[in-house]
Amino acid sequence: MKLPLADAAALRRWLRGTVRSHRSRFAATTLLYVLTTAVGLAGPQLLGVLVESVQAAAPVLRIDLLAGAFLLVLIAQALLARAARLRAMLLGEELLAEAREEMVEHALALPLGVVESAGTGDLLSRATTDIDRLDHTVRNALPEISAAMIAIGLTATAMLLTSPLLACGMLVAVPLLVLSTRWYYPRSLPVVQQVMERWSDVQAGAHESVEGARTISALRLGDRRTARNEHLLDRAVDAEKRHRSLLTAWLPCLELSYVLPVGAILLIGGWAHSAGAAQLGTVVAVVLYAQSLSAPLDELFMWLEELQVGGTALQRVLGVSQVPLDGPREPAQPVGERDLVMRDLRFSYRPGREVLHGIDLVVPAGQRLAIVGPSGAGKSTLGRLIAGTGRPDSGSVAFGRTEVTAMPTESLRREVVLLTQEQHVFACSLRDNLALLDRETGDEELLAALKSVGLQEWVRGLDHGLDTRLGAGGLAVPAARAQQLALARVLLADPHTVVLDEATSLLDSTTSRDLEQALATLLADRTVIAIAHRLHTARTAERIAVMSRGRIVELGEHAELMAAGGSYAELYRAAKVDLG
Ligand SMILES: Nc1ncnc2c1ncn2[C@@H]1O[C@H](COP(=O)(O)OP(=O)(O)OP(=O)(O)O)[C@@H](O)[C@H]1O
Repeated sequence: MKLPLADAAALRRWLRGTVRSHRSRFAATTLLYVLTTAVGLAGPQLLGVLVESVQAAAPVLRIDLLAGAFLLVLIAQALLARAARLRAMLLGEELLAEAREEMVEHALALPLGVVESAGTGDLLSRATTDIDRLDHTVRNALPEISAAMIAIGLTATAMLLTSPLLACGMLVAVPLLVLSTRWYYPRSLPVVQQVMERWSDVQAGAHESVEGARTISALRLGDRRTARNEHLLDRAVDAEKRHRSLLTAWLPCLELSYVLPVGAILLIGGWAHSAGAAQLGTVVAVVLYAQSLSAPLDELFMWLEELQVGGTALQRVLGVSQVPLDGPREPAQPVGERDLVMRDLRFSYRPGREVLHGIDLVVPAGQRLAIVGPSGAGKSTLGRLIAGTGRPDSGSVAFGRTEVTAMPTESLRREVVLLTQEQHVFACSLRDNLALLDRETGDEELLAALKSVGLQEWVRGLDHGLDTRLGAGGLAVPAARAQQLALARVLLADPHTVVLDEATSLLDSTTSRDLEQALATLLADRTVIAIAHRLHTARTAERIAVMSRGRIVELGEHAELMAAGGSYAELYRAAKVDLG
């Protein structure tokens, strides 16, 4: 599954909402552009009068005054243009920051299942490349297009007011402009979308290769990955070529449509002047207007082209916000009992392929439950549903009477935390890595949490203690240590229920055993769901649920299940044999 693109209606809604919420600033910016162009229009008029005055041998003072006025107009136009551009850029930056924040907020709230199936590369390229493209468009295209459109509108009006007859010369450009543009845009839009999608694939491929570098090297998959990345790159370049060939067919038509009117106006002007229907100054002014139109027209079309790229980038960025989030997330706190209650829980990753087939289970508050079972039985899936990182197809998971899927993220995080095998170490200080959720946590509390997970000695050995920078660019943290840090984070987050899914799997068995014993004490009054791959973890749990093929097939204490001689006893004996 790919992340969606926002459709045209969503794009319009976003634009309308944005303009509405910044109405006065949009109006002020537009006014400045209008003023800039209006002042600029006085230039050709003054020049026309100047030519006529020189022709009529007017006094030198008059000619000097006209030339001075012309200079003043140019200075005023430059100052106004600067102010307009500055305002447009500031407004653009603000809009961009809002779009970026909205996207990041939504991306962080996306259901994990969606991120997994879409691939993090796509999300990453939307958050980086597409935001960059949008940045470029907002920074440049919007101010340039606004300026160009206003300049074209006002120049055309001035031409009509100066001489409607001569202004008719502009019409020769219309058929060429309209026909070539109507040919170009419908063809280029899908190609532009394809170009961006393919570059996103290139980025995703590179990202995967870097992330999985160790696996690739261990399995000697380097050549295959390189071939795949080259294939992705070729596809992107092909799409780029298609786009460029469309552009090279369209651009000459544009260029021609700028020069044709100047020729036509000169022809009409020559005839009109000789017939006494137009003065020389009028012809000069209209020709200058026509010539001055070519720059904004060129800008307009070039930036409209850029706007296509920016528009598609915006569709990709806003598309992230179109993914439905898990559950209604209405404010609702767990009420009364905090027993974990699962009723007829069903779940499938793909339609028609159910992996949990109706789980019914009640875990009393404060109980330690171990879930065991063969690989693929659905243990991790169940853990994720309990933690609210997935939404069941039917049935429910609730704390007391409050559905997990109805809890807002903030309260859900206080209620239940899922700790999996893969733990991320952020590129920041050890202190910030621990106090992710609560920046007010004091050093003593942080050190106590580190001690609880067996990192007392480690932190003592760090040059800068809690201020040591970890992760990329700092101290490398091995995966097993990252698991210990993650456990310390959980202790600090202090949720009511903890789901541990292979949370100590990377530690050696002695450390893992010591840590689990320490955790058992620390989490004594918490509900703990421990998805156990090492059966010694299960043994100490108050209750054990044995899963097989998406169902709970046995439930009870260790001794009880051993006596029953069912699948648990079998797994346990097999594990003992394995361990010798
Ligand atoms: N992201 C996913 N997309 C599609 N199918 C998945 C996904 N994750 C798990 N599955 C499938 O769901 C079923 C249950 O997987 P799950 O990981 O919950 O089992 P498990 O008991 O935790 O296994 P293990 O002990 O190997 O982690 C398996 O058939 C697995 O292939």
